[in-house]
Amino acid sequence: MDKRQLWERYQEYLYVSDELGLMLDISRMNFPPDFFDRMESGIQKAFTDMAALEGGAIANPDEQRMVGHYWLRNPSLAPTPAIATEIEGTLARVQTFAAHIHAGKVCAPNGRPFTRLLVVGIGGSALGPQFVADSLGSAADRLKVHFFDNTDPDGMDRVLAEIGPALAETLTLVISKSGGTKETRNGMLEAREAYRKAGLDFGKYAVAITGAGSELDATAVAEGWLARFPMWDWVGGRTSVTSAVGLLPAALQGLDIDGLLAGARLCDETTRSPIARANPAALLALMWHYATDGRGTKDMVVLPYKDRLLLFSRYLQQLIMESIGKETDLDGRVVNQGLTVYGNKGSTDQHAYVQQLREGIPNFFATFIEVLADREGRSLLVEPDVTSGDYLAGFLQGTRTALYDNGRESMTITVEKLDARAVGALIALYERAVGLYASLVNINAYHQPGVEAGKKAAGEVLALQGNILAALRRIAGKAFTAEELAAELGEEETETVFRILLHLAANPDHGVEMERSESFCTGSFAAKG
Ligand SMILES: O=P(O)(O)OC[C@H]1O[C@](O)(CO)[C@@H](O)[C@@H]1O
Repeated sequence: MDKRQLWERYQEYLYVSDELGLMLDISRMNFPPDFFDRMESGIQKAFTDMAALEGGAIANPDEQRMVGHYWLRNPSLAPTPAIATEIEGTLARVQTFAAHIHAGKVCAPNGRPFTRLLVVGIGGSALGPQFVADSLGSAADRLKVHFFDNTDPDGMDRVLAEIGPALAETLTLVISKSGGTKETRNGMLEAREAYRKAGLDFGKYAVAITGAGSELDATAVAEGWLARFPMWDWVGGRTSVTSAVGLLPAALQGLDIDGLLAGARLCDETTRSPIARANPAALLALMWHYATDGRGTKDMVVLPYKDRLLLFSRYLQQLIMESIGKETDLDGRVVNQGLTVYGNKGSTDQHAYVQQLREGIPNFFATFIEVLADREGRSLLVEPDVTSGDYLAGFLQGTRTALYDNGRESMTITVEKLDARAVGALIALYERAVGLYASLVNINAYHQPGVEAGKKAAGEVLALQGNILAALRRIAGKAFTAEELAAELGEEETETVFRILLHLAANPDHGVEMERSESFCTGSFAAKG
């Protein structure tokens, strides 16, 4: 296509919403002229499925659950008055609690106002809050936010070291829908221990967001935590950012949660349009289908040209890959669906992997995300009539063109400025695109059966570790190779035994030592006497 034709194609396919302050350009995706006609019945079915979902249908059949994240921004859509009341009541409590913390009405036991927030969670109970915190945070934040989002001891030590003596004015928010996720439980226990060591009573600093009656809920009740906020079974972890999961940390940080909800609500309204060409979520879903043959044959590279959107690709990775990556479809057929997402930020990536994107294996399509307003106020001229932001915008256009000229397709989402409304709109846009795409490819986007396999296997590894330690201690001082120990335990998984032993010997916690032999794998292990 020559430049003139590209300009015409750009004008023909540019989606613009003044209300949302958002544009979507799909002109650099090479779908054929009859593409929308061919996909019309599929996307109409997806709209029908989405309307049923929003109306309270059991849209997650495996878990027999409703899928209600859209009600969170518009409770009047909730299928029962009780649900609407729960949503409204929780939002009011989030706002009041944050106001009390900011005003010092709820303060640290030393009488000082809370100045920091430690959020403990993982997956959907961390990624949304992290994305919102990083995209909207500033030096003016009411509380400085930290995260434990893993069970990595060193990672937690680093965060605690950063907090330092300010732990005495740190509110800790433990988020887990199920209330039984081990990484989060461990984070909570590590945080509790840090408070104990500092002579502080954890319960007076702790808040839980979890399902009623969960293990975490029971702990919070038993220990008299400061407050508890609900998570409902009709909100999925990866779509929970507009529930208390995302709103409470954001409100505590001092961010504009009304703006976030308003942006999401407006985007929901816009993306309910049954006209695909006028619906940016449908356009995204259709482009994903076009680019990947509806089978995930190409990766989605998300390239936001804005530092504040750095965590967006990480957030989208869970939202999209946990939703779309499924072994079977809704009819039980093995389909091994998926849509791989990765990305970082431009123009930084220009100096990292854009080389491969432009010249290497053409197994991806790109989504550029552009923010028109560079910063608050005016910018320095780094050259005559050129600002740093002009460079950022120039690099985006340059990379888009360089990719296209070499046969690499891309879409571009443009927002006018990056405020809470825009972040809310981006979240809602992708939530709906995922739902529509799942309908197009006939899968359940709202369960995650695959995650359970890894959790179960990890449980088995820890049980085996217990048996290994018991055996070593029974015969303290005697050294075993992994093979000998496996035979002693009647365990076929010698490799797992060996790897557990290696980890035990590398840490001082369990008193296990390794003696190396000529061949690394026949080294022997003993419990110190
Ligand atoms: O909020 P929870 O129950 O601790 O779960 C955390 C995450 O674990 C998963 O269940 C599986 O990874 C995610 O779907 C979820 O966001």
